[in-house]
Amino acid sequence: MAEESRPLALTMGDPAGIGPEITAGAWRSLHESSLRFAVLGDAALIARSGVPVREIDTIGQTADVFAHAVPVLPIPLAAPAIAGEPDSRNAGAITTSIARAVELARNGQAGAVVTNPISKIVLKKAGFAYPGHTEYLAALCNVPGREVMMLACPELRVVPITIHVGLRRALDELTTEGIMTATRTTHAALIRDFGIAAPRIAMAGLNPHAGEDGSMGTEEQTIIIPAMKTLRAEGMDITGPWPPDTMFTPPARARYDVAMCMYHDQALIPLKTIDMANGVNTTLGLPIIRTSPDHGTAFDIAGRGVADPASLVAALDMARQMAQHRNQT
Ligand SMILES: NC(=O)c1ccc[n+]([C@@H]2O[C@H](COP(=O)([O-])OP(=O)(O)OC[C@H]3O[C@@H](n4cnc5c(N)ncnc54)[C@H](O)[C@@H]3O)[C@@H](O)[C@H]2O)c1
Ligand SMILES: N[C@H](C(=O)O)[C@H](O)COP(=O)(O)O
Repeated sequence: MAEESRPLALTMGDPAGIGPEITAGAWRSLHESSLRFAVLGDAALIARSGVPVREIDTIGQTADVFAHAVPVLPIPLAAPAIAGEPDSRNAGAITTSIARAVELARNGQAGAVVTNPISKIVLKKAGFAYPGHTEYLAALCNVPGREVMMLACPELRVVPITIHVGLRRALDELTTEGIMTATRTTHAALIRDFGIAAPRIAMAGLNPHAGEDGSMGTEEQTIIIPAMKTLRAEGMDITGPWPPDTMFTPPARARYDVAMCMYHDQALIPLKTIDMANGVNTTLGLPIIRTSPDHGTAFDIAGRGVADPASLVAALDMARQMAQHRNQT
């Protein structure tokens, strides 16, 4: 079966967050469309949002069920899920859901993995060894260190070259080699999974005014520009390093397909400010396709029925589009 017509495997996320209700909302939006997903999680929890739910034995049953009910491959919780009150006893169910979804995508039964939000600190307290999905997925796919995080909305794509590390450590971890590796992975994925024949890449500077010729920091000259020279020699269309404060204005954004950023918030602040509702997080560099909403568990509003499912719908839609592009190449 072609990748794009296989059902998507949707993980449960933290059961005390907004995952269950946005899953129900996404099903309401999509159940009459041709996109189909199965949830790896707790059926009763999703049913609390007033949608019909049916447990299935194999993901292959998704197509028969999806128009009438949310198909669920059951994963039992260890503790009752109370909205807004995360419980580390459920960490095993949360990570099992992710691992099984990856297995389904790797063995070709699912077209892609779409993840509901997890709380990093809840999992860490239970001994989980990874800072987030991104790093865990790379480990599950046996490509640790090759993962690249990209967030996208209709107006912008951004890649943070250093990911889930504190700012001081991010500066220490920023290397010419790291910039080149992340940019090569991004370039290849934009061609293969997004259908952009010749990606235009904008490289952010690190310092104010992109260092202004070394007067406000020298990392542009010592780390970033050497990477750009090598990547240009490989044939990539790369501009920069751009002053980070002006490279996200509308006219600047029109000149590139992706902004390579030096640290997490340099990338994610503009993306989430411009369009948090429709932003999607995707992991590049994996053998499988993975997307996610751009927001987190939102424990502050969980269970109130006010969570917007738009970002999850966008993530499901992007996963399917990526599968379509991948199938054509
Ligand atoms: N993909 C992921 O798994 C992912 C992504 C980001 C954050 N997180 C985790 O989520 C937890 C909470 O993080 P945070 O508070 O920084 O960010 P958050 O995105 O959960 O919440 C930020 C604000 O946005 C609101 N919000 C988020 N999603 C919403 C939605 N769909 N509809 C309406 N309002 C929404 C929240 O109520 C909150 O006020 C953290 O533990 C973090 O690790 C996970
Ligand atoms: N860094 C992401 C964000 O702030 O939106 C988020 O934590 C998701 O990371 P994972 O997909 O690796 O869990």
